[in-house]
This record gives sequence, structure tokens and C-alpha cells, in this order.
Amino acid sequence: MKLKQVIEMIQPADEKSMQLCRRRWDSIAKPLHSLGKMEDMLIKIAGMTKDTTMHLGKKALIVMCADNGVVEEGVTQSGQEVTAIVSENFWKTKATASIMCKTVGADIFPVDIGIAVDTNIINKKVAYGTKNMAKEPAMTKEEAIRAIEVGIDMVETLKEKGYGIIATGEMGIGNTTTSSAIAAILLDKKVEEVTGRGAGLSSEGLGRKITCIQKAIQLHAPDKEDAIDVIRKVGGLDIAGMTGVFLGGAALGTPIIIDGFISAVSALLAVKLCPHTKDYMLASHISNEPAAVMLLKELGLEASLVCDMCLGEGTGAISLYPILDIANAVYEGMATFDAVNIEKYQPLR
Ligand SMILES: Cc1cc2ncn([C@H]3O[C@H](COP(=O)(O)O)[C@@H](O)[C@H]3O)c2cc1C
Ligand SMILES: O=C(O)c1cccnc1
Repeated sequence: MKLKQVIEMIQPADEKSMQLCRRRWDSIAKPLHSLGKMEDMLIKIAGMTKDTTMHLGKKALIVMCADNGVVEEGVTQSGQEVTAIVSENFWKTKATASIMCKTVGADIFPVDIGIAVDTNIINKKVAYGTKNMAKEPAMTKEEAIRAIEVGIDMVETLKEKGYGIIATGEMGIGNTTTSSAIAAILLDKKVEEVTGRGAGLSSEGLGRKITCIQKAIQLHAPDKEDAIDVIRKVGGLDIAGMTGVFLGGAALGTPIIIDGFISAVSALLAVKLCPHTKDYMLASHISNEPAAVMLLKELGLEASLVCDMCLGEGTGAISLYPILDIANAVYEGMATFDAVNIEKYQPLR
């Protein structure tokens, strides 16, 4: 589906379904709201799917994998070749996210949306990596839109295959540099406030990373009000792809789980393109990268997990799946106040 068409399709979440879901939670024989965010998440999902019976179907993780030209500026601890190696390991259940997916009963879909070499994962390559944003725009406007549409199409395909909820993830050496650039622009923050060490960068490297991002922003002056302009000048194909996943989920009524810092940047870009997209997002954890909390605040979303993770790949997002399963088991299986014949619990004043 085309981006323009998808943006037109997106509607706010369904209030009626959320009310009914909340009523069901309140009728269950336990203190009101005693499962906290577990209850809130299911209520939000009911609004997304227009279904209070919580038939989520199969669970997926889409990992958008791409290289970033800016790596040649010495802003990462590892070399670019790591992107392809880890991305292919997702298929072999040898990368962290793939092992976690197997454990929680989710299927992983690694997508080559822009790795610098050919790979054996799902081929949706828009380019062999982006250009170096410190010298020229990372990509063209057409490439940015095509990458967003790859994300939209992935959601459409997975929905047709019976997947009812999708976690977002990414793999791309250098993508905390592109993410920090976008965060600085969208949040109107100083680059040093929103830039961290990514995958274990040295202090010297961190200094180079901050200077490089400042240079790129100064060079291209991205228009804060134009998400596509921001993506194309200082973004990445992986970030654009995840932005498309959020938009596709909102258009098709599929809940999409935000992972850490990089995924939250994509989520905010999607909200900039269409504000109602937020209704279809669940925040999972709070990444250790400095901008993660700021992005969730800007999105107006609260994460359920605090695990000090900062890995990416979707590891935080898929950690939410067992929690949702537990919540759903209680929601569907537990007796109501009427059934156990006790008065509804009223909190003491
Ligand atoms: C072996 C390895 C596996 C990873 N899995 C995720 N990332 C994470 O680190 C990268 C971003 O950090 P930076 O911007 O500093 O390169 C992304 O690929 C992200 O998914 C990894 C990084 C490495 C090195
Ligand atoms: O939170 C993230 O998404 C993250 C942080 C560090 C490295 N890679 C990903």
C-alpha cells in the first residue's frame, strides 16, 4: 500500500471496545486495577483491534536491517560488516532476538531493507546502505518513502498470514547515530543530551559522534515539521522501515510494540506523519540510551518494563509478549464477582 493511502486510512482507536474491556476487567473477582499496566495494555489493544475477546493470533517480530554510511566517520565501536552477520544469524536462531523469540513463541522476520551487501534474509533492499550524512543527505525522498512502504507491506503480509500483534526491531551498525540526529531535531534538544554510547562506544568515539551529528544537522537543516525530510537527510532505511510498520499497524488495526531508543524514534516519526498512529502503539521497556525516556514522554506513552536493556533487535519489545499472555489468561479465564458471589471490592477511602 502507498504511504498516502495508509495515512488516510488511519482512524482513532475504538472507544466502545475499550470501555467494554475495562468493564470486563472491573467485573473480575480481584481488587480494581490491581494488574495495573497489564490491564491498561489489554484495554488499549481492544481499542486497536475493535475486539474485546483478545484473539491476538500469532506473534511476530519484524527486524529492519540496514547499513548507515555515517559509519565511516568513526562513530561506532564495531565495523559495518557486523550488520550482515547478525542479520543472517536471526534466521539461524543464533542472535539474541531470535533466541528470545523462540522462547516466547513468536516468529522472527528479519528484513534486508538496506544492508551494504547481499544477504539471505527477506529481500526488500531499497539501497546498499545509506550515504554518509556528514557529507550528503542519507537518501533521496523516493528511497525514504519506499522504505516506509516496505514496513507497511510487511504488516499487510503478516496480517494476511494470521499475525495479530507485531514487535519492532532493528539491526544496523551506526543506527544510534542516525537516531540521535532525529531525536535532537524532533525533540528540539542539544545533540549531546540525546546521544549515548550505542553498542559500547568509547568516550573518544562519543565525542566524535556528537560532533558528527551536529555537523550533519547544520549541513542539511532538516525541516522539523516534515518527517520525510528528517528521515531522508539524517535517518536510516531501518528507521524508515519501522516507521512504516507503525503506520501499517495503525491502518490495519494491528497492535505494534515499540522496542528501545531506535524504535521509539521511528514511532515518533510515524506520529508526526499521522497523530492517531499513537493509539496503535504499546511501549515495552525503557532503553538505557539517554533519549529513550524523552521520546516516550513526547509520545505520551509509558513503558511497562525497566530492565536497563540497550541492545535493540526488538529484544525489549518481545519481552512484553509473556506479560501480555499472562494478562490475557487472567482476563479470559478468571471468574467474575457475580460468579463467585462476593461484593465488588471497593477501595477504602
Ligand atoms: C554484535 C552486535 C549485535 C547487535 N545487536 C543489536 N545491536 C545494536 O547496536 C547497533 C547500534 O549501535 P551503534 O550505533 O553503536 O552501532 C544496532 O545494530 C543495534 O541493533 C548490536 C550491535 C552489535 C555490535
Ligand atoms: O535502545 C536501543 O534501541 C538500542 C540501544 C543501543 C544499541 N542499540 C539499540
